[in-house]
Amino acid sequence: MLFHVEMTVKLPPSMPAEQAAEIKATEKAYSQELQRSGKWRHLWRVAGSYSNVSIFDVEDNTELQELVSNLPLFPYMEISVKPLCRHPSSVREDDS
Ligand SMILES: O=C(O)C[C@H]1C=CC(=O)O1
Repeated sequence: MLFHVEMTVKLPPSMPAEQAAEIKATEKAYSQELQRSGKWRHLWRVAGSYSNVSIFDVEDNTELQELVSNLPLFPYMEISVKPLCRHPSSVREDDS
């Protein structure tokens, strides 16, 4: 199942810079592992913001919840999820 996920990061201004850098580094490694596995299919920065638009390819809602809630930045993000299905006019056979 494909999901459109938008994440907006809101780190508390009081968080020490070293702690923020550590969480971001752990987040990067985890997200890259998921991208390589094919579960996190697309990751785009929304220009001018600390938000991303992502496409996840997972088994079901439960797997999406598990992956997203394990993100190190999860406690500091607003997240919205939209389920996707194939558009009948799409010319991309593999939905890439
Ligand atoms: O920067 C972000 O958008 C938040 C998050 C998503 C991937 C990652 O490395 O950090």
